Amino acid sequence: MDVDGFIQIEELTKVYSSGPVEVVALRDATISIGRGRFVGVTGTSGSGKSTLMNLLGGLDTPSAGRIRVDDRSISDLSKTDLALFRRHTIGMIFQSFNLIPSYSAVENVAFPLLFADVAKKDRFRRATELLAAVGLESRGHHLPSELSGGEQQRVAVARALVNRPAILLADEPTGNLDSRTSRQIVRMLFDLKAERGLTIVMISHEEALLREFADELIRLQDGAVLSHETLRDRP
Ligand SMILES: Nc1ncnc2c1ncn2[C@@H]1O[C@H](COP(=O)(O)OP(=O)(O)OP(=O)(O)O)[C@@H](O)[C@H]1O
Repeated sequence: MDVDGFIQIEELTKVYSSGPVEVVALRDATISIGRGRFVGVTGTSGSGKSTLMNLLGGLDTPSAGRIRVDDRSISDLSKTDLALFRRHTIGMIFQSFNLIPSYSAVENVAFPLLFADVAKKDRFRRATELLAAVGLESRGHHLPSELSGGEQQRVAVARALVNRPAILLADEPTGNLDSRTSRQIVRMLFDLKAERGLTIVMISHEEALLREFADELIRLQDGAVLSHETLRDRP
C-alpha cells in the first residue's frame, strides 16, 4: 500500500458541454494525497472545487486523466464496482445536510447499512455508536427538524462514516453554519481523522478554518491547481 500516494489524481480534466458552449471545469489537475491526511481545497466560486469532489466521489466521470485510490484506478471500474467503491471507501457530506426528514437521527445514520447486508440489530448498534462518536448519543430519537444545523451536520457525518469508509469528502460542510458551530464541526472532523485514520478532503472558502485544522491546503483557480501547501507534516 502506498501511504503517500493513497489518492492519486493524474492530469484530471472535466469539460462540460451545454450546446455549443464548452466549460473546462477542471484542467490537467495532478494531486497526490497521503493516507490519513486532512486536505483542504479552496478557491473562488467556479474554480472547480465541486467538480473535483464529484469526480473523487465517483459521482461523475472525467473527460481525461484518472484517479487512483490505493493503487486502483476508479476511472476503469464497472458500474457495479464503482457502486461498491462508493459504498465502502467513500463517505460524503455537503453544505445541505440531506437528512431524511421523517426518519429519526439514528434511522438516518443506519440508512446506508440497509444496502450493505447488515442485520437490523447490528445496523442500530453501529448507528448508535456513530452518533456517540459525533456527540449526539442523547439525540438518537429526534427528527432532523428537532435538531440545530450543527447537530444535523453531525448526524450527516455519522451517516457518512457508518460504512467505515477510508475517505471522507466534505463539500462546504460549514456553508450553512455560524462561525462558532463551523469551528466545532471542523474540529470534530480533525478529531475523527486522528481516531479513525480517515483521509479527509474538505472544500471550503473559509481559508482561516482550513489553515487551523488541515494538514495541507490546495488552491484551485480556473480549474487548475494553483498551489498545494503542506501546513503540518505527518506526526
Ligand atoms: N453540470 C454542469 N454543466 C455545465 N457547467 C458546469 C456544470 N457543473 C459545473 N459547471 C461549471 O464548471 C465550473 C466549475 O464549477 P464548480 O461547481 O466545480 O466550481 P466551484 O469552485 O465548486 O464553485 P462554488 O464555490 O461556486 O461552488 C463553473 O464554471 C461551472 O459553471
